[in-house]
Amino acid sequence: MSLLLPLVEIDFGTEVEQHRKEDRGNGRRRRSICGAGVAKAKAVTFVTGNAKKLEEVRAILGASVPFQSLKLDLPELQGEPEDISKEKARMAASQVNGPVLVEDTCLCFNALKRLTRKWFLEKIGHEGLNNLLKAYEDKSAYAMCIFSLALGPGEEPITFVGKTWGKIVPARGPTDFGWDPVFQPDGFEQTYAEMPKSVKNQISHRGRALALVKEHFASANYTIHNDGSA
Ligand SMILES: O=c1nc[nH]c2c1ncn2[C@H]1C[C@H](O)[C@@H](COP(=O)(O)OP(=O)(O)OP(=O)(O)O)O1
Ligand SMILES: [Mg+2]
Repeated sequence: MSLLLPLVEIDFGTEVEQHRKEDRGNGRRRRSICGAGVAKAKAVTFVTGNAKKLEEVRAILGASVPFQSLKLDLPELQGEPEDISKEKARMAASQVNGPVLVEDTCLCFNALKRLTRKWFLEKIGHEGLNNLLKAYEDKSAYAMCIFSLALGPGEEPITFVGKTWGKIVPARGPTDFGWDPVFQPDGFEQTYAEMPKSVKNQISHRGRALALVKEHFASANYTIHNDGSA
């Protein structure tokens, strides 16, 4: 895999779902990547285990950044958000053996000193997130998304941060994506979950971070050649 200038031979808007399969045949561990179009993959691979994230990334990036997606559950690391995102990119780049884009998202509560930990939503749900702030007047929070681009294994990831400020409210709206029902962005009467996707994508932490990713790709003029190693 190599990255060359100037921009030629790029598959804009390629949205190839790759599924990495691991199986053990004859006692030997074998890895294969299958899926339509993989052989001519020439794009950055967006790695995530979250289908809703992928849906938004697709809608926001459109054809502006050539990417394909790979569903891979990377380990849930703990630590500072930027470090987590970079480490995810390093792990993804070595697994994909090519250029990758990953992101890590968190919801930070000001009253709790911007504490961010991964398991709150899963363990205590929307009501629990509200209860965490019961003792505090300050219900303000921000949603933060940190994308990391690693151009290949061993390459230092570049990060792109997007933040959207708002407050934590009792859940309103569809419950199909994380903490969307309890986050009401500043300047809006609706929670993320209640607003049309197109509005969320315009103002969201993810939309803001991806605007920086788009700018980066526009100015970097990458051409991504795949030598078949991925
Ligand atoms: O826009 C969002 N609106 C509401 N909730 C969201 C959003 N974006 C992420 N989330 C949730 C998913 C997970 O509970 C946590 C972030 O964890 P995070 O590790 O970044 O996501 P994940 O494990 O689902 O996917 P990935 O494979 O990309 O790591 O916040
Ligand atoms: Mg994760």
